[in-house]
Amino acid sequence: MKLLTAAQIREADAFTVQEQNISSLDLMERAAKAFTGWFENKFQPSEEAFIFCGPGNNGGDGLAVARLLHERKYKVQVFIVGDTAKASEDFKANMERLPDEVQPQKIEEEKDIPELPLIACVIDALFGTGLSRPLTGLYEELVEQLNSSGACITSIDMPSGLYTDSQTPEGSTIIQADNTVSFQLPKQAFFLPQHEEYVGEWHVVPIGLSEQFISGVDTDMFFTTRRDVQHLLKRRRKFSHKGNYGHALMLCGGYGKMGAAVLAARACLRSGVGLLTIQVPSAGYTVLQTAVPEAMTLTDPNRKHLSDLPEDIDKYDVIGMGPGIGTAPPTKTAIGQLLATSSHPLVIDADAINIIASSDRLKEQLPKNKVIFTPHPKEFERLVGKAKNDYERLQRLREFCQEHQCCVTLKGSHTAVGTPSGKVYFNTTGNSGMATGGTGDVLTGIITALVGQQYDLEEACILGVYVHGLAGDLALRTVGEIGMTASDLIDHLPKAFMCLQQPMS
Ligand SMILES: NC(=O)C1=CN([C@@H]2O[C@H](COP(=O)(O)OP(=O)(O)OC[C@H]3O[C@@H](n4cnc5c(N)ncnc54)[C@H](O)[C@@H]3O)[C@@H](O)[C@H]2O)[C@@H](O)CC1
Ligand SMILES: Nc1ncnc2c1ncn2[C@@H]1O[C@H](COP(=O)(O)OP(=O)(O)O)[C@@H](O)[C@H]1O
Ligand SMILES: [K+]
Repeated sequence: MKLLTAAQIREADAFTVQEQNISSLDLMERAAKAFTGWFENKFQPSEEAFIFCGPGNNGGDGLAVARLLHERKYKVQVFIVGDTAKASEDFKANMERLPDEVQPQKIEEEKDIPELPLIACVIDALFGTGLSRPLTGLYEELVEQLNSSGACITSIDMPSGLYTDSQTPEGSTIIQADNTVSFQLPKQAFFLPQHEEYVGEWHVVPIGLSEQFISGVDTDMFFTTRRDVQHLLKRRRKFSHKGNYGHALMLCGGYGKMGAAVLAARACLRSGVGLLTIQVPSAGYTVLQTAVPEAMTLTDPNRKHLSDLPEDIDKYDVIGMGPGIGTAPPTKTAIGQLLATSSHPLVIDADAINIIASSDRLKEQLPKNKVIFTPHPKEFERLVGKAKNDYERLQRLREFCQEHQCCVTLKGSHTAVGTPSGKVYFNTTGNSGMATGGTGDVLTGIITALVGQQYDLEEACILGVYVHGLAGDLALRTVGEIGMTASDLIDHLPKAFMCLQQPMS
């Protein structure tokens, strides 16, 4: 699904109003109803809602929500900040529509900011996607007071003060929402770790924006939903055999880190690969043969670390490498040799990334349109350098992918998949139970298996990252966040693939 910029959202509004022959006030009413529906599911009418409205359409939404909640027997108090004479037309129309019982109070100076009860329910309707500069003056003061009040804050569309699709200037005051309820589509800002404390949990409510506009609009930012990945899944043919699903080679493991090889290998096998050969340092032979009997095990001449490549390397369809391998000089040489000679698609993780990151020569040798990197943020930083903020990091992601014509899965809560054409796909599955050692090795195994099955690199990343997170979400139901391990993800991979095979209702 596409992520739109604030400017594109404005265009979508205008297009929708034309196409559906409705007024912008009708669209605001839809938005307010959609928000109110979400709110009713979350909060009881016994909770008094304190609604803070700015002078634009976000404030207009706040006023409409106040009316709708009042009709549904919620107690509401409305506060208006800003010059209402200059307010948007739809704001003014919603002021007119307020019932007598809901009379807004104006906040014109600091002393007008209300003292909130200890556990207050606040609706933030100060600014949405129209925010064009940092909050100052009374807005800033109000937001600071709301943030320190301990209130449970729900933001309409955007946390006020946060820019929708670009870096908010450093030091700006921004609402720290517990929940953000956004219209039609999530906003780019929601996917960046630096915004966690502002956005809180985000939710999307549909408001019937024009499908035609959204499908035609040009963007290079996407978020991945089940609908997007489900059609990617390849069917297994009745008369197929193991030779049809790829032979993967994995170069993983080191002394004390054979577990990484086991996890990657198991995940690879649980992701549909036809055959798996894994090469480990010789100390790992018994471990691998015992823990992963389905895989064929080759041993490196070195006992403790990777130092050599298999002889008949050409026969494999994909090579996955990195988990647990370390950065010993012979390992660096072997990786260099592989890059120089191999024509395989390569899935490069962990220390294999670190080895390449440390050498400009190796970076130059990267074959085009053959490589997937799966770094966590630290490994990514080693590869491309330090970024000042998450937007700069995303920019580096695109540039790196374009320069090297490769795919990168920049891992995190919303893993960002960068593609050779400079597109970015944010993942929407997964949970913080997955923040534990070895879950990245599992992802390497999954993506390696998918590339082995002839998914193209971009599809393998998008699908692999999605199914990895889905396995985590399924594991969450049985083991919870705290007790979750990487092995739990592997155990839930079959179910995750099965979920994707079921038609959506
Ligand atoms: N399709 C949608 O997403 C819909 C959006 N609607 C609402 O409309 C909002 C966007 O409304 P607007 O474009 O009117 O924008 P906002 O309500 O976000 O605010 C813009 C107004 O505030 C001013 N302003 C911007 N930054 C300021 C600052 N730092 N200090 C003081 N004033 C500032 C602007 O000059 C403008 O007058 C959305 O976020 C959403 O809540 C709905 O009403 C209808 C449908
Ligand atoms: N808070 C989180 N929410 C969702 N997914 C997460 C979270 N934390 C980590 N993950 C996922 O877990 C994996 C961790 O990978 P990585 O850091 O490489 O671990 P390791 O090297 O120990 O295997 C990544 O796929 C990442 O997206
Ligand atoms: K808001």
